[in-house]
Order: sequence, then structure tokens, then C-alpha cells
Amino acid sequence: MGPLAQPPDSSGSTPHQDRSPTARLEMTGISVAFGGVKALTDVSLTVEPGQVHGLIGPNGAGKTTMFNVACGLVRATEGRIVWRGQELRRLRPAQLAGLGIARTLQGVGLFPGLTVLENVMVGAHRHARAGFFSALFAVPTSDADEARLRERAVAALGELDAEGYAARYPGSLPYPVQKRVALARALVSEPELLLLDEPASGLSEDEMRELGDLIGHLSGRMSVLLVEHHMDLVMRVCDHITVLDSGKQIAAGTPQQVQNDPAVTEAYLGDAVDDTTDVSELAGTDGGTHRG
Ligand SMILES: Nc1ncnc2c1ncn2[C@@H]1O[C@H](COP(=O)(O)OP(=O)(O)OP(=O)(O)O)[C@@H](O)[C@H]1O
Repeated sequence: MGPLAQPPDSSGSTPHQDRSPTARLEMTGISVAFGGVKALTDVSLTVEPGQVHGLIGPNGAGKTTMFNVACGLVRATEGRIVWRGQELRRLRPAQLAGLGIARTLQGVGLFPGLTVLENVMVGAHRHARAGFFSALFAVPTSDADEARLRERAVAALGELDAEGYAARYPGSLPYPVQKRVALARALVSEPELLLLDEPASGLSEDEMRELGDLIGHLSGRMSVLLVEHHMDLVMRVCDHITVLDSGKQIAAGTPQQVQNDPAVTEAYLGDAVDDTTDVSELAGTDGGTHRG
């Protein structure tokens, strides 16, 4: 197990509780149009509790749009989102943490003027009644809350093997380390659902393997929706995969089912597809789809 995939600390200082995931995300009949462009047409997926659900497809397939609908950044033109059995009618990004949902986006998105530790503390505000956030908003603070928040942030950084960077500023750190900090910031809120948009971009093979271990480990306590171009990672960590092409769902199932689906191979390879080629041959590559 690599440094990104440390087992939970039995000292009780970990940022998470021991619990089995129970929450389900259902996205049904999602359509999105940007002006005249139909980015998504009637796409449905369900992230089952404790499941790692992959969302894949060639460039422009609609993955990021679907992801953005799940985190409230894009409003669906049609469709329903049901989370923990309740319909989310007007989901806004600011509500996510309170709903038990955390996300990392394609860009790292850390605050350059805050230290690594402070950046991670920002992610813990779901649990903070006072302290750091109160300080930001100039309301009375509680030293005890601030201390708890700090402890949780340090533990989250520890889980990502990044506690040694706590006092540094993000801009001074290599990109893969910044990505780990961004992930720690998402985890510190103890989400029940983690939304990951291309977490492996910019990582080395070893770092990607460690990320896969970590995602597998995390699924013991949360559900994960993973948008990712790296097929080897997707096929290794996902329990279920939804495949989009041109805004439509073209396949769904286990990694094996999806790999064996000719529609998926055709979507990735287009007209150049040869009858003997299948998506399993794309594993170990980035599928040739990544724009970088
Ligand atoms: N804000 C926007 N305004 C207009 N069109 C958009 C917008 N966002 C996405 N689109 C279009 O919607 C379609 C789906 O884009 P999306 O980024 O969701 O695909 P994707 O599968 O994430 O692609 P990639 O893998 O290249 O990131 C594309 O045709 C894209 O050009």
C-alpha cells in the first residue's frame, strides 16, 4: 500500500468515523443544453452506497457536464437528482458540504494565500461551528472548535501522507502534492459521497496506483463518482461504469461488461475500429482521449 493509501489510524485521531456508506445518489433523465448545444440527453446513473462509479467517454461526451450537475455547478434542463432519498431541486455548490457531498475539480483550486493546513481546514466547515470560519467571517471564535478543526485537518493531511506540507503555501508545492492537498480538503468534511473529476491527471504511474488504492480504501466509508480518462485506473477501481458519447449514455455495467461492449469500443475508436479490438486494449493507456 503506497503513501496515498494509509490504513485508518487506530488512535482515534482520524478525520472520519467508522461507518458503512448508506447514501445513494440517483440522477434520472438528466438533460442539459448550453444554448443550442445539447451537452446531455436523458442520462441516468445511480451511485450505490459504497460504490465507486466511473463516468467515462471520449472528449466532449458530457462527463464534466454530468459531474457539474451532480455538484450543482450546472443546472439540468430536465431530470431529477435524488440524494439520500430526497429530491434536490435547487442544488447549489455551497450546499454540498452540508449535504455530505465533497468534490475535487479538474483544477486543484487551492487558495494561494492560505497555508496547506488552512486550505484543508476550509474543507472542514461542515463540522465547524466556530473557529477558523468564524474568524474568516469576523464572528466570535471558540478555541476548542478551532483546535478540533485543526486536528481533523492534520489527520486528513496525514491520510494523504501530506502532513509534512502543512505550513507551506500551495504555490510552492509540486502539482501532485497540491492534488493530494485538494483531496485532503475534500475528505476532511467526512463526506458520504465524493465526486472526483480527473483526479489522476498529472500523476505518475506510481502516484496513480496509490490513488487507486486510496479510492478503493475510501469506498469503505463513502460512495465515489469518478470522472477519469485513465482507463487502467477506472477499470481497476470502479464497481460500475457509465459510458457517455455525444451527450448520451451508450453503455453501463461492470468494468468487464463495459470493456466487452462493442458500442464502447466504437465510441472510443470511431470509424477506425476493427472488429477484433475491444476497450480492454485501451486499459493501460489514457484511452487516447485526454486533452491534457
Ligand atoms: N459552458 C458551456 N457552454 C457551451 N457548451 C459547453 C459548455 N460546457 C460544455 N459544453 C459542450 O458540451 C459538450 C460536453 O462537454 P463536457 O465538457 O461535459 O464533455 P467531457 O466528456 O467532460 O469532455 P472532456 O473529456 O473533453 O473534458 C461538448 O460539446 C462541449 O463543447
